[in-house]
Amino acid sequence: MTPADRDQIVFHGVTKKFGENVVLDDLSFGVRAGERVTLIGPSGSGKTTILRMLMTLTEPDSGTITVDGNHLFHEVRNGTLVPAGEQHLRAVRRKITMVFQQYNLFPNMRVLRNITEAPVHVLGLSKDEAEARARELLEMVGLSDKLDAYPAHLSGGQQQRVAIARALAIRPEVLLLDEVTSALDPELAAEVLDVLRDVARTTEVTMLCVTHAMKFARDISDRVLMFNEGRIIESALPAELFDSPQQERTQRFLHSLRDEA
Ligand SMILES: Nc1ncnc2c1ncn2[C@@H]1O[C@H](COP(=O)(O)OP(=O)(O)OP(=O)(O)O)[C@@H](O)[C@H]1O
Repeated sequence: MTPADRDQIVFHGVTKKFGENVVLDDLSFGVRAGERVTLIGPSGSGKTTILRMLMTLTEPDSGTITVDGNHLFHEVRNGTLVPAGEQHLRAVRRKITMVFQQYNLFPNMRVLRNITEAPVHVLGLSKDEAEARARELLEMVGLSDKLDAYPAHLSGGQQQRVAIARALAIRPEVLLLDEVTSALDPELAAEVLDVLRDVARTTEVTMLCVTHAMKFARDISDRVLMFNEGRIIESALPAELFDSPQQERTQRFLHSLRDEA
């Protein structure tokens, strides 16, 4: 799983403990620009922690994480790692965005404004430019008729589609998706996954996706990484990993998902 020089995202020797709980264990891997990578594995195996580190929401205890060669964390005195300075991170923050399980829309803003906030404040677009972009994105996620609605008046699936439009509004190079359909019933989840299939088909954004939606993972992924206890125990093309997993732990995990379904 050694990262290559050309990789856009590189984790090198990353370890993270919460108390005695080793969440990431000397983890190294890389993701190429434009690659779609799905992270699977049992609950607590460290998948969300990886995405949170890319957003500098969680610090590693040791190791390095780079995006296009920029270090996300640096060491302070006693060896502790903290997020690199804001100035240094600004370029990275414009490239990476995350969609969470719980949508996290601004409840007091209408849909259109939810989407235009970041382009205006992060990218410095004019209000008109940001609105034009937001309307395009709302069309892409099938919600052109909801631009004046408040989030509370939308279904969970519609809110999640707004969250995806909002994430894409900054024209990210990297899109992180953290169990974005886990809170939705199957029909609404399917609508959200269809939107993400479109995103995968029509853009070149790098996607790191934590999901239990295996058919979706099979459709969009270039590679699937199976995590267990903070390590990658198997990395393969989706057809290989799902149809003939090599590790007994992967087989057991995939069986448990089929039993759930
Ligand atoms: N802030 C925190 N404080 C203490 N423990 C934490 C914290 N954040 C995460 N953990 C623990 O770290 C472990 C890994 O969590 P993580 O969310 O990365 O796993 P995951 O593979 O994404 O699992 P899930 O599928 O349940 O989301 C879990 O045992 C979790 O309880």
